[in-house]
Amino acid sequence: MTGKTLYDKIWDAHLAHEAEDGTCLLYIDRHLVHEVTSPQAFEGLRMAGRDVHAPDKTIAVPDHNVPTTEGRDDPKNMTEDSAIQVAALDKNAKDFGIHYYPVSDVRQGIVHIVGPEQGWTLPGMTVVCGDSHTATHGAFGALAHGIGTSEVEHVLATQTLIQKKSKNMKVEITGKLAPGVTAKDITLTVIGRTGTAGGTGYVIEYMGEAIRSLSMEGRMTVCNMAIEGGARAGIIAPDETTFEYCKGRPHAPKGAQWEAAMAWWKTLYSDDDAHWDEVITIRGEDIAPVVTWGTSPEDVLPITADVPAPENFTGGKVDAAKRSLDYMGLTAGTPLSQIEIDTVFIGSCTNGRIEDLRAAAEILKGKKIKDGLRAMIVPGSGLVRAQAEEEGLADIFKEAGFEWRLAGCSMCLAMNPDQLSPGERCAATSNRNFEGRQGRGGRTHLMSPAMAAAAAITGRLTDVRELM
Ligand SMILES: CC(C)[C@H](C(=O)O)[C@@H](O)C(=O)O
Ligand code: SF4
Repeated sequence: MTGKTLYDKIWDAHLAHEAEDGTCLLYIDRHLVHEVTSPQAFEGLRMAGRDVHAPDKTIAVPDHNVPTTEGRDDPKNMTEDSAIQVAALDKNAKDFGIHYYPVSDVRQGIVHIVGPEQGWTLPGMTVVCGDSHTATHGAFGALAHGIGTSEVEHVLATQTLIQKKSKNMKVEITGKLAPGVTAKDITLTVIGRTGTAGGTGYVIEYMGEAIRSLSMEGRMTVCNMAIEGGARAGIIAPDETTFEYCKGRPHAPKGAQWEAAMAWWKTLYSDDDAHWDEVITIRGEDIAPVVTWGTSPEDVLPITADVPAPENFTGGKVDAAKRSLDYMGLTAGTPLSQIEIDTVFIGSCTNGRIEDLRAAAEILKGKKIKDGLRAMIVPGSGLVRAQAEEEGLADIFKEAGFEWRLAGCSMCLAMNPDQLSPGERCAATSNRNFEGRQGRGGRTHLMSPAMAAAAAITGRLTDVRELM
């Protein structure tokens, strides 16, 4: 018998039923909920006269629609649609008795940052959320799936999810990262290699020395973007770094329960003789600080490269590249490091954690952002914000000329007041550069927090290594 992958192990431990056609019912340990994909699901429960099956395993927080400026609990500061969604979550959380972090709570923030921070996300769990970036939680060695609204209703009602087993892909990042290269560069480089469809049908396990050396924050950044590579989930085996992060979190097990949990968590790794359907290996030393130039996360190149020419691609990608360059207002052959920007956004569930803010502060310390630039730092949670203030990072940002905001999804997507205007160009630490993602006509270049900080200083896409 061959061994099992980490994905196989968690899958087997949660399998409640398997039908003849391979359709399975998985038990769900944690259900995270935000205001965008839950209103209809709760409405469905109401209409059917059902309760939430496991309210103690269901955690809700508003994040996508909330403004990130003071006075945001006043519905007048939101669009009507946003105010309706946030009010619905307030009411649903109360009516159904689930855990809730309203905007007035210091623990409020982006759902994928709040879950781990509060110890809701733990190794070996199945975690779902009506949000594609649920993949983030895989960093803990949890099986974390983004689901749709009808599935949200199904999980609320039954605490199970209907799934088919995915295939296993191993992405190994060997060796060490060079200075200036971060988790964001790893995850973008992987997508550059596999393409946005390369992970389709797979759960990706990230491994190798370079992954092992990452903090939990970095591992979350890597797994967060598994979905942008098309994968059903991303996962990293838990180790001492994971256990250390989890220990003492408000909802992590304590005492004898901690010991019992550790006994299971220590079995959570892929066996040496496990079967992999696909293996990708990248040398950590070969990864450079990267930026995206187009309108797909796979449109990624080292900052030292030039804007590519459509003719350099093949098949459908030729037209896609033409369209991307047109939308992005770029000309083939321009050095990426000469592209001027109008805005810098540091935040999101990809890069809105304390380590991300520390990395940005390291570059910004004692410096000023380029005149006329709009720049904002949006911590991923109220607790990240408080920690950054305590560490003096907020002062560095404010002195440099950044706006220091309240927690939320903010300029990662145009569902709240933080948006780009048509034609505005942004250095962003988020995960999607689709057309209109940050506002109609807005142009997004994805990169790491250190790279975004460097761009803020020079006013153009910049190789962070020049400022180190
Ligand atoms: C609004 C939500 C459903 C969406 C997602 O699923 O990812 C959002 O978080 C995003 O990043 O585009
Ligand atoms: S920060 Fe961006 S990617 Fe993350 S959940 Fe919010 S909108 Fe989605």
